[in-house]
Amino acid sequence: MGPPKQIKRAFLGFDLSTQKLKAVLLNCKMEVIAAAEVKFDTDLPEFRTTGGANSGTEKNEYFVQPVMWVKAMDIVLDRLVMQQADLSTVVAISGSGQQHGSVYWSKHGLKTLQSLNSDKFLHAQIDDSAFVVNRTPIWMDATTTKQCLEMEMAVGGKLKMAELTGSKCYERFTGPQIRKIYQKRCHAYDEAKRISLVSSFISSLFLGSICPIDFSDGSGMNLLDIRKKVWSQECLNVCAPDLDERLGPPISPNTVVGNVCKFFVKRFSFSPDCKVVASTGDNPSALSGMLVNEKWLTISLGTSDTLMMSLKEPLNWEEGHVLCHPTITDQYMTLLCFKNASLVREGINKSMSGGNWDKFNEYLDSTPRGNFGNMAVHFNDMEIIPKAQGVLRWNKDIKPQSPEAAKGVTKFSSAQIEIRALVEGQMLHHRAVAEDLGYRFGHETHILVTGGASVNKSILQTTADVFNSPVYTQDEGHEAALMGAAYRAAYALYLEELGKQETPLRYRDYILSLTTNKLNLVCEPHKDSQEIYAPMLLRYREMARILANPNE
Ligand SMILES: Nc1ncnc2c1ncn2[C@@H]1O[C@H](COP(=O)(O)OP(=O)(O)O)[C@@H](O)[C@H]1O
Ligand SMILES: O=C(CO)[C@@H](O)[C@H](O)COP(=O)(O)O
Repeated sequence: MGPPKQIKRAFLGFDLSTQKLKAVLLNCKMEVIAAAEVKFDTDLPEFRTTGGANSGTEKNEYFVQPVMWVKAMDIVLDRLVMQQADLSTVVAISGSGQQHGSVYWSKHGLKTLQSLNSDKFLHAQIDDSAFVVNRTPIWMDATTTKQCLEMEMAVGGKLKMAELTGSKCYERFTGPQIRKIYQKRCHAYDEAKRISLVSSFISSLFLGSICPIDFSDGSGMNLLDIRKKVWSQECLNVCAPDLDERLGPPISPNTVVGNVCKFFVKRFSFSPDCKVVASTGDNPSALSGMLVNEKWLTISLGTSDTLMMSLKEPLNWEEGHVLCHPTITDQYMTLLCFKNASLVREGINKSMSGGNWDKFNEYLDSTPRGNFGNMAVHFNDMEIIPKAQGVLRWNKDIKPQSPEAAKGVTKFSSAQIEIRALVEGQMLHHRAVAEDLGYRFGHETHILVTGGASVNKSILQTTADVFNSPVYTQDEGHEAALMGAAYRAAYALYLEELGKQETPLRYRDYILSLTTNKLNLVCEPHKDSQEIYAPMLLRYREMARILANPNE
């Protein structure tokens, strides 16, 4: 077999998500010509991550060592080269990064980034000394409640914060995380010359200098005025001193930020003309990769489960997030993120079906919808919405207001029932939260699913039933966040090459002019879905309320 066929111009996308770094190379028809990934837990065991993260000594503390991401970049590029991918044909690169995580560059790190030696690995140069914080907080961290309250209070309350930045303060958002570092490790903050998000960190590596933060991922910081698309001075002031210098001005996600630096030209044969495009957050990137219009509800079943929709005007939500749209830059998107997702499914799969997804599915499929009245809520980690922790199981006999309700039952009678209770409980949770914020679901709703668990048809069938809506997947075989990164690279280059005279095609029209978005209808809801799940939604709400109010 000869080397993979390449049509001259290729586009390279990366997704630096929670558990892996993935890369995809597309030809000019947006067809995949090479792909590679590096799984942190197994490919980089020296960093001792579980599910891509390290847990700290503080309750709800999660971090990673940023050098792990640098090392993963060395390996993923080598893996592409080992597939004989011709990187000299790449004309544009962009990335997708897990949202909210932050990287704190030292003076030495900035200097190193600008003078990379192509004879050495990246991680041999951008090592621990490049960062002033070597246990860098990621999105799973929830240790900043104090900083959230301080920031909200200083701007005039939760609602004011939400109106300005698209979200009330959430523990994992970068602003409260930066404030915690400023308060607890003031030397590190003083020495941090620049602060990147995970997304802008990827583009910075390729640029060989700091790439600005794009305003779509920047909307996940509680620092950006989402209407004006500039940092809110009010939020910066209440977060940490001289923060604007460390962040640099935000840019459109469609920006070509420069050419790839010499290191990549010499070491991997990239063309010196190859463009680096701003990277964005993995959820905005997934929306970019889904190529559907605003009528679709999109769901990512990655480490976190997320629900996303495009939005013409920003909403004033008390919970959930409104972000600047990644591709239609005068519009917005909604985002709901659920933390107890794949890792909880994985845990139950391990304990109930020996870690075998086929067996997990066999068990799930062998139980009826509604699970004989057995339900479970699994918030192993502090959930984001509602803010609640614990596990609660109810059988059909438990009455919501009864003394048994808070305790529930300790376990169910079979692995089959446990598994259905978990998956139904997760989907009921997602639907209830979305409905409480005003979403409406039914046959007219179409759901497009991506992310690691989207290969699981039994989970998708439960999703279709609980949401009472048909569920589709894309034909790609690669996740939307990753594809979205390469698509955005292609679109930003198209805008740049078109120049200012002509009216450009919109992102979706442009990408669909190169490729088709083949969607597969995977599951339709059963006819009795509404009848079964409407009463379960009411019971679920009470279970979640109990977990959110443990002292009542
Ligand atoms: N067949 C499957 N059924 C259910 N879940 C799966 C299956 N295969 C993979 N997953 C889940 O996908 C998750 C990883 O999803 P992915 O989107 O790659 O994560 P991330 O982008 O957050 O790193 C894993 O935690 C795993 O539990
Ligand atoms: O915190 C959020 C979104 O607000 C998470 O969705 C992260 O962006 C991580 O994404 P995955 O690795 O689960 O895709």
